[in-house]
Amino acid sequence: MADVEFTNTEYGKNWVRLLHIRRLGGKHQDIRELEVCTSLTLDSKKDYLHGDNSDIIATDTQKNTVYALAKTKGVTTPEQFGLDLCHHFLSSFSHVTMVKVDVTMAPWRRIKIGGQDHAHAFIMTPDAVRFCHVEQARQGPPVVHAGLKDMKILKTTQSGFTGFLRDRYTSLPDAEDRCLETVVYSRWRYSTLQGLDFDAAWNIAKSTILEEFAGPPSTGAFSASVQKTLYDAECEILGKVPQISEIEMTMPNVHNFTVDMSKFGLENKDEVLMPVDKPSGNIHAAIRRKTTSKL
Ligand SMILES: O=c1[nH]c(=O)c2[nH]c(=O)[nH]c2[nH]1
Repeated sequence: MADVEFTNTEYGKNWVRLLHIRRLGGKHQDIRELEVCTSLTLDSKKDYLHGDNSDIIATDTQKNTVYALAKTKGVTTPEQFGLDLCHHFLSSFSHVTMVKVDVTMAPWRRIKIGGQDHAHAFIMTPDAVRFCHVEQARQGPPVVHAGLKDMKILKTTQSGFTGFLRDRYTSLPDAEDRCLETVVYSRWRYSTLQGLDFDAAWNIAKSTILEEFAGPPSTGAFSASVQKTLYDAECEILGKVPQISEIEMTMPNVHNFTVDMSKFGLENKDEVLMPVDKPSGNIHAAIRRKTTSKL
Protein backbone atom coordinates (compact mmCIF):
# COMPACT_ATOMS: atom_id res chain seq x y z
CA MET A 1 0.00 0.00 0.00
CA ALA A 2 1.42 3.36 -0.99
CA ASP A 3 0.21 5.48 1.92
CA VAL A 4 1.37 3.32 4.85
CA GLU A 5 4.77 2.78 6.42
CA PHE A 6 6.11 0.39 9.04
CA THR A 7 6.59 1.79 12.52
CA ASN A 8 8.01 -1.49 13.82
CA THR A 9 8.53 -5.10 12.82
CA GLU A 10 9.79 -7.91 14.99
CA TYR A 11 9.17 -11.60 15.26
CA GLY A 12 10.40 -14.45 17.40
CA LYS A 13 9.58 -17.45 19.55
CA ASN A 14 7.74 -17.10 22.83
CA TRP A 15 7.98 -19.24 25.94
CA VAL A 16 10.78 -21.61 25.08
CA ARG A 17 11.06 -23.71 28.22
CA LEU A 18 14.36 -25.21 29.22
CA LEU A 19 15.83 -26.96 32.23
CA HIS A 20 19.60 -26.70 32.40
CA ILE A 21 21.47 -29.09 34.66
CA ARG A 22 25.02 -28.18 35.57
CA ARG A 23 26.81 -31.38 36.55
CA LEU A 24 29.45 -30.23 38.97
CA GLY A 25 31.07 -33.59 39.58
CA GLY A 26 29.90 -36.53 41.62
CA LYS A 27 26.34 -36.21 42.79
CA HIS A 28 26.49 -32.40 43.07
CA GLN A 29 24.39 -30.65 40.44
CA ASP A 30 22.83 -27.25 39.90
CA ILE A 31 19.73 -26.31 37.89
CA ARG A 32 18.24 -23.33 36.13
CA GLU A 33 14.75 -23.58 34.64
CA LEU A 34 14.05 -20.78 32.18
CA GLU A 35 11.29 -19.60 29.93
CA VAL A 36 12.81 -17.60 27.07
CA CYS A 37 11.20 -15.32 24.48
CA THR A 38 13.33 -14.15 21.55
CA SER A 39 12.52 -11.39 19.11
CA LEU A 40 14.45 -10.24 16.03
CA THR A 41 14.16 -7.22 13.77
CA LEU A 42 15.61 -7.55 10.26
CA ASP A 43 16.96 -4.83 7.99
CA SER A 44 14.43 -5.49 5.24
CA LYS A 45 10.66 -5.80 5.20
CA LYS A 46 10.51 -8.01 2.11
CA ASP A 47 8.97 -10.82 4.13
CA TYR A 48 6.02 -8.63 5.11
CA LEU A 49 5.83 -6.81 1.78
CA HIS A 50 6.42 -9.49 -0.81
CA GLY A 51 6.26 -12.85 0.91
CA ASP A 52 10.01 -13.27 0.36
CA ASN A 53 11.15 -15.49 3.25
CA SER A 54 14.81 -15.70 2.28
CA ASP A 55 16.06 -13.56 5.20
CA ILE A 56 13.84 -15.10 7.87
CA ILE A 57 15.63 -16.90 10.69
CA ALA A 58 12.66 -19.16 11.40
CA THR A 59 11.17 -18.93 14.86
CA ASP A 60 11.77 -22.68 15.03
CA THR A 61 15.49 -21.99 14.44
CA GLN A 62 15.37 -19.35 17.19
CA LYS A 63 13.93 -21.97 19.56
CA ASN A 64 16.67 -24.44 18.62
CA THR A 65 19.28 -21.71 19.14
CA VAL A 66 18.05 -21.22 22.72
CA TYR A 67 18.66 -24.92 23.41
CA ALA A 68 21.98 -24.96 21.54
CA LEU A 69 23.37 -21.98 23.46
CA ALA A 70 22.26 -23.52 26.75
CA LYS A 71 24.44 -26.49 25.78
CA THR A 72 27.43 -24.58 24.39
CA LYS A 73 27.50 -21.53 26.71
CA GLY A 74 25.76 -22.94 29.77
CA VAL A 75 23.24 -21.02 31.83
CA THR A 76 24.78 -19.06 34.67
CA THR A 77 22.27 -16.22 35.11
CA PRO A 78 19.18 -15.27 33.10
CA GLU A 79 20.84 -11.95 32.27
CA GLN A 80 24.04 -13.57 30.94
CA PHE A 81 21.98 -16.03 28.90
CA GLY A 82 20.06 -13.08 27.38
CA LEU A 83 23.38 -11.38 26.56
CA ASP A 84 24.68 -14.58 24.96
CA LEU A 85 21.58 -14.83 22.75
CA CYS A 86 21.84 -11.18 21.66
CA HIS A 87 25.50 -11.64 20.80
CA HIS A 88 24.80 -14.84 18.88
CA PHE A 89 22.11 -13.40 16.62
CA LEU A 90 23.95 -10.11 15.96
CA SER A 91 27.29 -11.75 15.24
CA SER A 92 25.85 -14.59 13.13
CA PHE A 93 23.53 -12.54 10.90
CA SER A 94 24.50 -9.13 9.54
CA HIS A 95 20.87 -8.43 8.51
CA VAL A 96 19.61 -8.62 12.11
CA THR A 97 19.33 -5.05 13.40
CA MET A 98 17.83 -5.63 16.85
CA VAL A 99 17.55 -8.54 19.27
CA LYS A 100 15.27 -8.63 22.31
CA VAL A 101 15.27 -11.46 24.81
CA ASP A 102 12.98 -11.98 27.79
CA VAL A 103 13.95 -14.58 30.34
CA THR A 104 11.91 -15.75 33.33
CA MET A 105 13.50 -18.10 35.84
CA ALA A 106 11.54 -20.67 37.83
CA PRO A 107 12.18 -20.31 41.59
CA TRP A 108 13.77 -23.69 42.38
CA ARG A 109 15.79 -23.96 45.62
CA ARG A 110 17.82 -26.80 47.04
CA ILE A 111 15.92 -28.99 49.49
CA LYS A 112 17.41 -28.76 52.97
CA ILE A 113 17.69 -32.04 54.87
CA GLY A 114 18.57 -31.62 58.54
CA GLY A 115 19.61 -28.05 57.82
CA GLN A 116 21.97 -29.13 55.02
CA ASP A 117 21.59 -28.20 51.32
CA HIS A 118 20.91 -31.27 49.20
CA ALA A 119 23.36 -31.96 46.36
CA HIS A 120 20.76 -32.47 43.61
CA ALA A 121 17.19 -32.30 44.99
CA PHE A 122 15.15 -29.11 44.65
CA ILE A 123 11.84 -27.64 45.75
CA MET A 124 9.78 -24.97 44.01
CA THR A 125 9.56 -21.97 46.34
CA PRO A 126 7.65 -19.35 44.45
CA ASP A 127 8.24 -16.48 46.87
CA ALA A 128 9.32 -14.32 43.92
CA VAL A 129 9.85 -14.87 40.23
CA ARG A 130 13.03 -13.47 38.67
CA PHE A 131 12.97 -12.11 35.14
CA CYS A 132 15.07 -9.99 32.83
CA HIS A 133 14.84 -8.24 29.49
CA VAL A 134 18.01 -7.90 27.40
CA GLU A 135 18.05 -6.03 24.13
CA GLN A 136 20.76 -4.95 21.79
CA ALA A 137 20.71 -2.96 18.57
CA ARG A 138 23.42 -3.61 16.00
CA GLN A 139 25.22 -0.35 16.66
CA GLY A 140 24.65 -0.21 20.40
CA PRO A 141 25.63 -1.80 23.70
CA PRO A 142 23.34 -4.39 25.30
CA VAL A 143 20.70 -2.89 27.59
CA VAL A 144 19.79 -5.08 30.56
CA HIS A 145 16.71 -4.74 32.72
CA ALA A 146 16.16 -7.18 35.57
CA GLY A 147 13.27 -7.60 37.92
CA LEU A 148 11.07 -9.61 40.21
CA LYS A 149 7.36 -10.26 40.19
CA ASP A 150 4.64 -12.17 42.03
CA MET A 151 6.22 -11.53 45.44
CA LYS A 152 3.21 -11.72 47.76
CA ILE A 153 3.86 -10.27 51.21
CA LEU A 154 1.72 -9.29 54.18
CA LYS A 155 2.16 -7.70 57.57
CA THR A 156 -0.44 -7.58 60.31
CA THR A 157 0.54 -4.31 61.98
CA GLN A 158 2.94 -1.38 61.63
CA SER A 159 0.94 0.01 58.73
CA GLY A 160 -1.47 2.92 58.72
CA PHE A 161 -3.18 5.27 56.33
CA THR A 162 -4.38 8.58 57.74
CA GLY A 163 -4.66 12.23 56.79
CA PHE A 164 -5.73 11.65 53.20
CA LEU A 165 -7.95 14.07 51.30
CA ARG A 166 -11.63 13.87 52.18
CA ASP A 167 -14.49 14.86 49.90
CA ARG A 168 -18.19 14.02 49.82
CA TYR A 169 -17.48 10.56 48.38
CA THR A 170 -14.93 9.58 51.02
CA SER A 171 -16.08 6.88 53.41
CA LEU A 172 -12.71 5.31 54.34
CA PRO A 173 -11.90 6.02 57.99
CA ASP A 174 -8.37 6.86 59.10
CA ALA A 175 -6.49 3.66 59.91
CA GLU A 176 -3.79 4.02 62.56
CA ASP A 177 -3.11 0.31 62.41
CA ARG A 178 -4.04 -2.00 59.56
CA CYS A 179 -3.09 -5.21 57.83
CA LEU A 180 -1.02 -4.57 54.69
CA GLU A 181 -0.80 -7.07 51.85
CA THR A 182 0.72 -6.61 48.42
CA VAL A 183 2.17 -8.46 45.44
CA VAL A 184 5.39 -6.74 44.44
CA TYR A 185 6.46 -6.14 40.86
CA SER A 186 9.77 -4.38 40.34
CA ARG A 187 11.97 -3.83 37.30
CA TRP A 188 15.22 -1.96 37.14
CA ARG A 189 17.83 -0.97 34.57
CA TYR A 190 21.56 -1.50 34.81
CA SER A 191 23.40 1.50 33.40
CA THR A 192 26.66 -0.43 33.35
CA LEU A 193 27.51 -4.10 33.46
CA GLN A 194 30.97 -3.38 34.81
CA GLY A 195 31.71 -5.13 38.09
CA LEU A 196 28.14 -6.40 38.15
CA ASP A 197 27.22 -9.72 39.73
CA PHE A 198 23.68 -10.32 38.41
CA ASP A 199 22.77 -12.83 41.14
CA ALA A 200 24.07 -10.61 43.95
CA ALA A 201 22.32 -7.50 42.60
CA TRP A 202 19.00 -9.33 42.26
CA ASN A 203 19.28 -10.75 45.79
CA ILE A 204 20.06 -7.29 47.20
CA ALA A 205 17.03 -5.80 45.43
CA LYS A 206 14.73 -8.53 46.71
CA SER A 207 15.98 -8.48 50.30
CA THR A 208 15.90 -4.67 50.38
CA ILE A 209 12.23 -4.66 49.39
CA LEU A 210 11.50 -7.22 52.12
CA GLU A 211 13.50 -5.27 54.72
CA GLU A 212 11.79 -1.98 53.84
CA PHE A 213 8.37 -3.60 53.94
CA ALA A 214 8.89 -5.57 57.15
CA GLY A 215 11.38 -3.53 59.18
CA PRO A 216 13.43 -5.02 62.05
CA PRO A 217 12.32 -8.56 63.02
CA SER A 218 10.89 -7.90 66.47
CA THR A 219 9.54 -4.37 66.12
CA GLY A 220 8.86 -3.83 62.42
CA ALA A 221 8.89 -0.38 60.80
CA PHE A 222 5.84 1.81 60.40
CA SER A 223 4.47 2.32 56.90
CA ALA A 224 2.55 5.60 56.45
CA SER A 225 1.29 4.43 53.05
CA VAL A 226 2.12 2.01 50.27
CA GLN A 227 3.45 5.02 48.34
CA LYS A 228 6.04 5.86 51.03
CA THR A 229 7.16 2.26 51.57
CA LEU A 230 7.51 1.70 47.83
CA TYR A 231 9.56 4.87 47.33
CA ASP A 232 11.81 4.12 50.34
CA ALA A 233 12.54 0.65 48.95
CA GLU A 234 13.43 2.07 45.53
CA CYS A 235 15.82 4.64 47.05
CA GLU A 236 17.49 2.00 49.23
CA ILE A 237 18.08 -0.20 46.18
CA LEU A 238 19.64 2.68 44.22
CA GLY A 239 21.78 3.39 47.28
CA LYS A 240 23.03 -0.18 47.51
CA VAL A 241 23.56 -1.10 43.86
CA PRO A 242 25.47 1.62 42.00
CA GLN A 243 24.98 -0.08 38.61
CA ILE A 244 21.19 0.40 38.82
CA SER A 245 20.24 3.71 37.25
CA GLU A 246 16.46 3.54 37.36
CA ILE A 247 13.82 1.40 39.00
CA GLU A 248 10.08 1.02 38.94
CA MET A 249 7.83 -0.75 41.41
CA THR A 250 4.17 -1.61 41.46
CA MET A 251 2.53 -2.61 44.74
CA PRO A 252 -1.19 -3.27 44.73
CA ASN A 253 -2.90 -2.63 48.05
CA VAL A 254 -4.64 -5.99 48.47
CA HIS A 255 -7.48 -5.48 50.91
CA ASN A 256 -8.37 -7.65 53.90
CA PHE A 257 -11.55 -6.27 55.41
CA THR A 258 -12.42 -6.79 59.05
CA VAL A 259 -15.61 -8.85 59.29
CA ASP A 260 -18.38 -6.98 61.12
CA MET A 261 -19.53 -9.29 63.92
CA SER A 262 -21.54 -6.75 65.89
CA LYS A 263 -24.76 -8.34 64.65
CA PHE A 264 -23.72 -11.60 66.34
CA GLY A 265 -22.89 -9.73 69.53
CA LEU A 266 -19.17 -10.44 69.01
CA GLU A 267 -16.41 -7.87 69.12
CA ASN A 268 -13.95 -8.53 66.29
CA LYS A 269 -10.70 -6.79 67.20
CA ASP A 270 -9.24 -7.19 63.70
CA GLU A 271 -8.74 -10.90 64.36
CA VAL A 272 -10.98 -12.26 61.61
CA LEU A 273 -10.59 -10.60 58.22
CA MET A 274 -12.00 -11.28 54.79
CA PRO A 275 -9.41 -11.31 51.98
CA VAL A 276 -10.74 -9.54 48.88
CA ASP A 277 -9.08 -10.10 45.52
CA LYS A 278 -10.95 -7.37 43.61
CA PRO A 279 -10.85 -4.45 43.63
CA SER A 280 -7.40 -3.62 44.96
CA GLY A 281 -5.52 -0.36 45.17
CA ASN A 282 -2.62 -0.02 42.79
CA ILE A 283 0.45 2.06 43.59
CA HIS A 284 3.31 2.62 41.16
CA ALA A 285 6.40 4.81 40.98
CA ALA A 286 9.42 4.86 38.70
CA ILE A 287 12.51 6.78 39.76
CA ARG A 288 15.92 7.34 38.27
CA ARG A 289 19.12 9.00 39.34
CA LYS A 290 19.40 12.66 38.46
CA THR A 291 22.42 13.05 36.22
CA THR A 292 24.26 14.93 39.01
CA SER A 293 23.20 12.47 41.73
CA LYS A 294 25.81 10.51 43.66
CA LEU A 295 23.20 8.39 45.48
O1 LIG B 1 -1.34 3.15 51.33
C1 LIG B 1 -2.42 3.51 50.79
N1 LIG B 1 -2.36 4.40 49.76
C2 LIG B 1 -3.50 4.85 49.13
O2 LIG B 1 -3.42 5.67 48.17
C3 LIG B 1 -4.72 4.34 49.58
N2 LIG B 1 -6.03 4.57 49.20
C4 LIG B 1 -6.80 3.79 50.00
O3 LIG B 1 -8.05 3.70 49.91
N3 LIG B 1 -6.05 3.11 50.90
C5 LIG B 1 -4.74 3.42 50.66
N4 LIG B 1 -3.60 3.03 51.23
